[in-house]
Amino acid sequence: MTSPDATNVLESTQIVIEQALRRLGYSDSMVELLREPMRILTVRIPVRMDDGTTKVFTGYRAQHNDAVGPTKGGVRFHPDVNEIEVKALSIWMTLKCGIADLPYGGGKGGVICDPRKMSMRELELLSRGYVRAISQIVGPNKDIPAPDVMTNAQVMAWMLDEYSRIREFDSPGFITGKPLVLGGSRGRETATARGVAIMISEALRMKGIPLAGARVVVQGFGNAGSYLSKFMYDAGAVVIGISDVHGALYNENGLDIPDLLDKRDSFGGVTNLFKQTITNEQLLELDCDVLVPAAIENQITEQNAPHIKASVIVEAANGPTTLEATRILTERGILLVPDVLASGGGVIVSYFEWVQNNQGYYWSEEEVDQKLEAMMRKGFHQVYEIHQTRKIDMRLAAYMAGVRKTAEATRLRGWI
Ligand SMILES: NC(=O)C1=CN([C@@H]2O[C@H](COP(=O)(O)OP(=O)(O)OC[C@H]3O[C@@H](n4cnc5c(N)ncnc54)[C@H](O)[C@@H]3O)[C@@H](O)[C@H]2O)C=CC1
Ligand SMILES: O=C(O)CCC(=O)C(=O)O
Repeated sequence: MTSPDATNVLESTQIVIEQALRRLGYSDSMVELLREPMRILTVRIPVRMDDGTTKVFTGYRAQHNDAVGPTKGGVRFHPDVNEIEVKALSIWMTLKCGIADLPYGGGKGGVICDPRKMSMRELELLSRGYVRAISQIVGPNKDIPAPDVMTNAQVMAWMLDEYSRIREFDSPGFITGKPLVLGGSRGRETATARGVAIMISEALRMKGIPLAGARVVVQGFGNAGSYLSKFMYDAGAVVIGISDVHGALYNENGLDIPDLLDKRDSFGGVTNLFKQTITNEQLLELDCDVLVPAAIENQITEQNAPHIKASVIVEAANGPTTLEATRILTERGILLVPDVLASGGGVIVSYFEWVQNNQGYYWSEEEVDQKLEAMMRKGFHQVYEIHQTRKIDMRLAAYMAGVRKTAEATRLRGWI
């Protein structure tokens, strides 16, 4: 089945959620409840800009379902943020937490803004204003924010400080992805990429392709894409293409990833420094073994899916592939590791951060990485087995694995 608007990420998610719940034997009312977040707050945030004017920003916080526990998920600062996207992102967080068996439901936030055009002072005021606006519905045992597109540890630090002022107590478990000195976890900054790297190794194993020497293409060179490129480079894979919002770089013999990491700006931009570039569209169709979309939604569609040459696609980004493209890729025998499985490393280490904050005892990076690896591999095999035994695509298999915990908690609480 295809959605009326293939690029509407909420409608696409609702289609697969319904398919997953039906296969698990849940009722119409469970489908009706879980197809939308239980709560979404829209906020208006006035910020005194550097030029003396006041600009009013719009933001959102969506909480999908809290039957399992507090809701959890990142905050995105981006010009294209909208209510539909935030709702879908909160549902995906439920699925990620479900696959990893975390004691959370899904949440997500976003503010319509362009941090690339704002000063540090303006960004700080916006981050603080957003927390003031959502403070009634968030908290260490209610809903726990984290970084996402164009937000980082510094933004988390401002948000934590604002929350501590409002609540008059220091509560590091209010937010994750913080700087280490404010109670952050070792390994959180690289966690999403590390998780994706583990998924690549599992997927390549299924395809019988060695990681060393595998040709990898990564779309997006921000938190997820840049660290992933480095992990691939260090593992002996050949990263032949990378990209950012400005364009893409390609070298069939492999790009100098450490050099690109040195040159990239704080928003994951680097290709603007080079003359010889290709487009993002060309990048996605390069001849390679592994393709990793690590930027934004709706990049792989029914238009380009027939031309993709990768054997394995591992979705670091949320929602990079439409449903119709998923069908085409699956029919073509390409192994697709879907976002709600592949990008779970971030929220898994966020959970570790929250646990460490609650117990006041902090783990070594090796401990974090080992625990992350075990959980990611377990998630992969759980989803892969459902995919094989039920003969369904990897996305539907991941949704079945991911939604079960929330549906069961909802039923046992007697809500449905
Ligand atoms: N940061 C995290 O912990 C997690 C991130 N994700 C997902 O990974 C994706 C990337 O997130 P981050 O790396 O954190 O963001 P980021 O803001 O650090 O980097 C985004 C990258 O994508 C590029 N980009 C933006 N628009 C583009 C376009 N139209 N075409 C090509 N490239 C474009 C940017 O130039 C930048 O290199 C998002 O979908 C995000 O939701 C998923 C799980 C956790
Ligand atoms: O670390 C977290 O809590 C959430 C990360 C996130 O927003 C995501 O996985 O999309």
